[in-house]
Amino acid sequence: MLEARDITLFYGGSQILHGIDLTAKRGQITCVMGLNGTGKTSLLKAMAGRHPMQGTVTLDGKPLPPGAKARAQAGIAYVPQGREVFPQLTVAENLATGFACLPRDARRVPEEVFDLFPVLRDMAGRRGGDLSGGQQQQLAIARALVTKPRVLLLDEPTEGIQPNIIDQIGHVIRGLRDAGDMAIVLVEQRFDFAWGLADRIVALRRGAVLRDEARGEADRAAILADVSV
Ligand SMILES: Nc1ncnc2c1ncn2[C@@H]1O[C@H](COP(=O)(O)OP(=O)(O)OP(=O)(O)O)[C@@H](O)[C@H]1O
Repeated sequence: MLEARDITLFYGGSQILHGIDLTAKRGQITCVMGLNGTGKTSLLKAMAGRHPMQGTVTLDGKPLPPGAKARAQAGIAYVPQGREVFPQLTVAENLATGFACLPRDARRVPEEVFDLFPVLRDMAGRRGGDLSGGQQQQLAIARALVTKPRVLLLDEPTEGIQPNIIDQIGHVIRGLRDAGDMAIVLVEQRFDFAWGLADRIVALRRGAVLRDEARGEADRAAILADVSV
């Protein structure tokens, strides 16, 4: 279980996150929702060790060290908004960039990752920049999975992706949840996609938690109103 407590984050003099608490359980998808600019990406970056923060993040009760590499080594994987695929590197080389936090003898792509995204096996020698947006998103998720993480942080995986690939990505995320090995935190603007996947919903407003509810007990219309313009 990932537990973030009292997360506070500044960009220069601007306070963006105001004491956020978030719990993400293994075998569940915790969806973080909210209006543009409310701090969803900042929260993921704080938990991934990508930006200095105040507060604590623990995994199964153990405090996580600061810094992206240390968090990755501790089992936190992060799929950034916009995918950040290297366009000049091949698919195989892009996947290999995910190995940086692993010891040398563990640096291989698990077959299960290719089984989840067979298109990447077929396109291993193609450049990242030649892939469609949907294929790049699959590559970005696959790159995060090469470390066999215990927590997967996903930032808007459906952004700019065509509907049939969105369904595939939803299927993969659901499958990872059902496998039960990892806690998944999903930031998502596409309400129906998020609602369909979520076990728990955390709605943010102006960098603070407005709601934190199990999906089964949540009021869909009220949450939709809270997270829509
Ligand atoms: N590097 C940065 N420097 C200064 N301000 C930033 C930086 N990154 C984000 N911000 C500001 O912090 C606030 C929160 O941004 P953040 O990207 O975390 O929100 P978000 O909820 O993920 O938004 P979106 O849905 O548009 O991705 C916004 O006002 C944004 O303009």
